[in-house]
Amino acid sequence: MGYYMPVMLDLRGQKVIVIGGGAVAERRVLALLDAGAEVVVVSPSLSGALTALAEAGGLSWMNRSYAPGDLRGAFLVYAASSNDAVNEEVAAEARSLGLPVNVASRAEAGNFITPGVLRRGRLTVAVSTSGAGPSAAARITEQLSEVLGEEYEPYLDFLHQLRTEIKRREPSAEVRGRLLRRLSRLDVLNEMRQGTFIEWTPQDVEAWIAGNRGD
Ligand SMILES: C[C@@]1(CC(=O)O)c2cc3[nH]c(cc4nc(cc5[nH]c(cc(n2)[C@H]1CCC(=O)O)[C@@](C)(CC(=O)O)[C@@H]5CCC(=O)O)C(CC(=O)O)=C4CCC(=O)O)c(CCC(=O)O)c3CC(=O)O
Ligand SMILES: NC(=O)C1=CN([C@@H]2O[C@H](COP(=O)(O)OP(=O)(O)OC[C@H]3O[C@@H](n4cnc5c(N)ncnc54)[C@H](O)[C@@H]3O)[C@@H](O)[C@H]2O)C=CC1
Repeated sequence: MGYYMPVMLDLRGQKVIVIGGGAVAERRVLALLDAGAEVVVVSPSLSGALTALAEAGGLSWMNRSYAPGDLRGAFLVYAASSNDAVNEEVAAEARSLGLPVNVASRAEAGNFITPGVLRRGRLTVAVSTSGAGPSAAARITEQLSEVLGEEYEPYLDFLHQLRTEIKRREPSAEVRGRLLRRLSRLDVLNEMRQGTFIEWTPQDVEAWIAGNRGD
């Protein structure tokens, strides 16, 4: 039954249309803005947080009900109104335009669903039950947040920094591969968790690369 394909989308600068302006739309919009999307909300009413965002210019608000044609130019579509028939119409228009669409009232009417999300800097964990139990997805996400602590954020920044440096300096694919494998075995995550990690200087990075190039 696990037929959904997980993907990580780069939405920076992409137009995303959200139909509806209630509690569910608000969750979608906040996540979309975090992802750098250009958000357009079509709805005759907006939640408090969405009203504040519209006033501050953080999103475009079309203050009316959905009408056919609203989806033109979108990269992604969310049908999150409280009117199930309208959500189905939105899904039909999206499909006719070949656009991916999420339907809050009936997952099967759309072709992607929204997972529970946990972020630790560069780490993103998405949890889906394939629509079987949204509350269970929320609970599992919560449990994972206890296991995957705040230390993952600096840890991944550290890995990113070293990996970038290794790729910049090492012309040999074989040596790069060896260094990157050794990098993943360092005990840095534990040190960060225990607060004993000492920031590497550029000299430390250089010395580690020099000392680990050989087999
Ligand atoms: C298909 C999907 C929609 C999509 O893709 O948009 C979907 C669909 C539906 N949810 C419904 C109800 C609830 N959803 C939640 C909560 C969340 N729902 C989320 C995702 C998804 N929900 C997608 C599948 C995810 C997966 O694969 O598991 C989370 C994880 C992410 C998010 O929404 O941000 C978020 C947790 C946020 C957090 O972390 O807090 C709660 C609990 C609560 O609000 O506390 C309830 C009430 C209790 C209950 O009913 O279980 C209903 C019935 C509506 C009705 O008829 O009234 C439908 C419709 C249907 O079942 O088709
Ligand atoms: N995916 C999920 O996690 C969940 C999904 N749902 C589903 O999502 C739907 C929306 O839930 P909430 O946001 O809590 O409802 P809500 O009542 O807070 O908001 C509904 C919004 O839809 C707008 N709307 C109504 N008719 C419209 C139209 N013709 N065109 C454009 N906008 C229109 C309203 O103005 C309002 O802003 C629910 O009806 C339910 O089917 C509900 C709970 C969780």
